[in-house]
Amino acid sequence: MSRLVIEGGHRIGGSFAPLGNKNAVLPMIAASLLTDEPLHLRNVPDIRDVAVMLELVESLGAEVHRNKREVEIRAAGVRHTEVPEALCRRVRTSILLAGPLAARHGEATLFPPGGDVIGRRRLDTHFYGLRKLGIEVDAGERYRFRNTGLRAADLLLDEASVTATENIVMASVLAPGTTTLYNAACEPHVQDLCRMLNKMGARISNIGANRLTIEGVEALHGAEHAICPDHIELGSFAAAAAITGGTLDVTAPSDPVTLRVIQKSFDKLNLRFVPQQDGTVRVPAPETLRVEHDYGNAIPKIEDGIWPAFPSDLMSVAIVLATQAGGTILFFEKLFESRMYFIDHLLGMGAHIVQCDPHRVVVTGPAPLHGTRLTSPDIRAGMAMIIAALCAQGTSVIENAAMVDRGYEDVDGRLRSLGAVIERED
Ligand SMILES: CC(=O)N[C@H]1[C@@H](OP(=O)(O)OP(=O)(O)OC[C@H]2O[C@@H](n3ccc(=O)[nH]c3=O)[C@H](O)[C@@H]2O)O[C@H](CO)[C@@H](O)[C@@H]1O
Ligand SMILES: C=C(OP(=O)(O)O)C(=O)O
Repeated sequence: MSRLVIEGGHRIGGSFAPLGNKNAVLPMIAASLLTDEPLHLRNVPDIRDVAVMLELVESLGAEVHRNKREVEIRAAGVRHTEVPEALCRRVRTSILLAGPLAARHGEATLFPPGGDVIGRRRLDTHFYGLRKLGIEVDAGERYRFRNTGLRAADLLLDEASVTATENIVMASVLAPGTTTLYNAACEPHVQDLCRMLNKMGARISNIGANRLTIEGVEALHGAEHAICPDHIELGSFAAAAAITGGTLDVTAPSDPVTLRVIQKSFDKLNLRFVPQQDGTVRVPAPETLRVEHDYGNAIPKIEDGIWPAFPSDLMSVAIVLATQAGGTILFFEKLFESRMYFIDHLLGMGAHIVQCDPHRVVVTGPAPLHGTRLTSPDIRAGMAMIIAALCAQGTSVIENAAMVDRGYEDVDGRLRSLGAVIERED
């Protein structure tokens, strides 16, 4: 198991390009099963979850060719519809094979998916949507999906689940008639998947809204698509720079709307994205990180939610940032019940945080952090710990670096090129 050894106190700064969005590329790999023709993906990050998803489609008979950040998948040879249990359990997005396999190949057998352990991860919304589209679901120890005659439907999701929306959309693109999906998730990665499906011949309208309309088509064809930049990676590296007093120049940043969504909450800690004339975005070294109080000097709050609220996947990073910002701020994690528990590690480093309940913490800064031994429980807490270690006094060791590798390509190499003193030990 590899670990990261980080000497704190070095400034992170320079030119940085976020790679392709993890949570966009993973469903796109599942979508490759919707056609016999090649799907050519560009800007594919070299992360562990991508490797597992590619292994998953290969295990079903798809051909995969990879050349650095370019991947071509041809699913003409798909013969199996039972997905290997061990691979299913390694990633959350294994469940996204259900929609495409059942819609195009008639059936699918899967096992419970893996993914971050950050609270309950429901599948009820997936099952509801697939059933409404004519896919029978038998969910016991293994999950069996059987296409009993795909048909369009009028759906109202009980929650705007990201992966459920993706699964349902991928099945509905081949369902004859018009499907309406109310309360759909509309995160940037959901939008990017829909755009790519349209390039493959799907007819999805209202992309970006929470009511999608899908006109079913008989067949999809091959396409080429460049994955959108990962806004979670961008936010994470911006926080690493700001907390260490460095300036980051972000080339190939996320689109302006996505940046605005993140900015709304980062504003509260005085971290700014400044668009430049050449299309890049500068994250200037803040004079000081400080909490911007609400009207009347009231304590402000950063809360996550469904898009366009602040992304849950940036909450851990924002909490670390707040430990170094002057003032007091409340964090309200509304989506997951267990994401906040990693703060015990920050307390061990000297942070001033009060955990009110599983969903809320109050952070008062700045509190000097000191290096220590940490273990990464999930992708984003792992990245948050790296950021804490970068600004801490002394050396930190972060065990279970593989967790971070699920979502960030070569995190140590890329931070080192920006000035970090960080080594990997196997
Ligand atoms: C592979 C992938 O894309 N993973 C992302 C996806 O996971 P995933 O698709 O698993 O997450 P969901 O959107 O299904 O749900 C996340 C959590 O939010 C709760 N919930 C969701 C919607 C809602 O309206 N109300 C509500 O309470 C759910 O009960 C659950 O606890 O979305 C999450 C939320 O953005 C991200 O953290 C994950 O990184
Ligand atoms: C929670 C995440 O991923 P997953 O849903 O794949 O576990 C994440 O990307 O932070």
